[in-house]
Amino acid sequence: MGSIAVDDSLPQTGTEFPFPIVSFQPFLDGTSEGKEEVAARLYDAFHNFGWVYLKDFGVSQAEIEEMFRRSKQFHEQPLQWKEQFKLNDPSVSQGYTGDGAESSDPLGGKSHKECYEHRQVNKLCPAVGELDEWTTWADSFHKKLLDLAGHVASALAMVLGLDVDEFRGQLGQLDGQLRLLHYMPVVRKTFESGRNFRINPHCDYGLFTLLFQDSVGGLEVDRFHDGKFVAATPTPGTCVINVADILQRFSNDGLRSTRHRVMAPHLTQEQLDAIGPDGYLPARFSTAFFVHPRRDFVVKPLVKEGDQPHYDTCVAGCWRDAITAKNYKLPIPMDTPEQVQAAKCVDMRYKMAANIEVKPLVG
Ligand SMILES: O=C(O)CCC(=O)C(=O)O
Ligand SMILES: [Fe+2]
Repeated sequence: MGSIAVDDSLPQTGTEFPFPIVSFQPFLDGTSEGKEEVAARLYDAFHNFGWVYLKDFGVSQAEIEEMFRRSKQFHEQPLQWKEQFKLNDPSVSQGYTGDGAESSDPLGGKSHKECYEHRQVNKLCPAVGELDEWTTWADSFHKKLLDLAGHVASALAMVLGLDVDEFRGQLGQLDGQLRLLHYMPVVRKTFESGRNFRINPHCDYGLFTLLFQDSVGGLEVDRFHDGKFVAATPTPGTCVINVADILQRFSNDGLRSTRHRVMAPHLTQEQLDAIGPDGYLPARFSTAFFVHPRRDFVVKPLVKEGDQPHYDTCVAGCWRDAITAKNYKLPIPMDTPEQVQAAKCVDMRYKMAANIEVKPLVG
């Protein structure tokens, strides 16, 4: 096959791919054999498949269903009510973001989604007692995922061959951002032209992300950052681990950030005919838990002997604020030398992302 422009491939949904499913239970059981076994499976998954599904991770199916019920409950509220919580400060990173308001597409594409993000900060969230104690639930689910994230961080340290205690000490208290996403029903042909997505191709920008999806589908992964997306089929009882930019930078590409997007769900011809070109694709719900290190963690690539650093050093909190501000169209903080340096690194990140978008596909 000759070269084709990446734009032509955008409506195409990838083929299904047999990503490995790793049970996290032996790690949670806490024996050193169990931990080593899980780390070895994760190593194999990341290196041979580029991505991994996790099962038996200590969050029950009932808790996941309750999370989706709560997300639906929030998003069903009138737009005006949700907009009182509009996310407006990158250093807070909590609140509501409406349809199309956030995009990390370097070519200005549109992501058709809305989301509410929760960080256990007493700002821009429903009042205690409102929506059936909604915030109390969000705080406790956030805490549950943060505990899991601590174990996943330790497992990833083992995957990288690092001393777990030293690595966890460097990361400090992890900071989670619970993002409840709603992809509203969209006219089917929306995704067939221009740069329209449910979520544009991107890499997450913390350490790693735990991602839960409902049964609708549409999540796709570009394992090798070459524009060849494969479908990440919803699998009950699992979440996935997306390696994110800080871990890629810190490990000097020892682990690769997961490039992913959400497109139209994969439907049978019969389902497509029933919808018709002007009909609506079904809504989709997913939940991401973005995991960041302490704000003053210095992201300096760990360079192996004989290698060079692949990235400039930056401070994690400044990196996070700069990308959040850029994606949510807020002013990028530039008051300190660390903020200026992070903004430079972020600028480079978007140039690299744009380069992938315009690069012709070969093969
Ligand atoms: O909805 C999904 O499955 C992916 C969400 C995502 O990539 C994100 O919020 O960063
Ligand atoms: Fe993402």
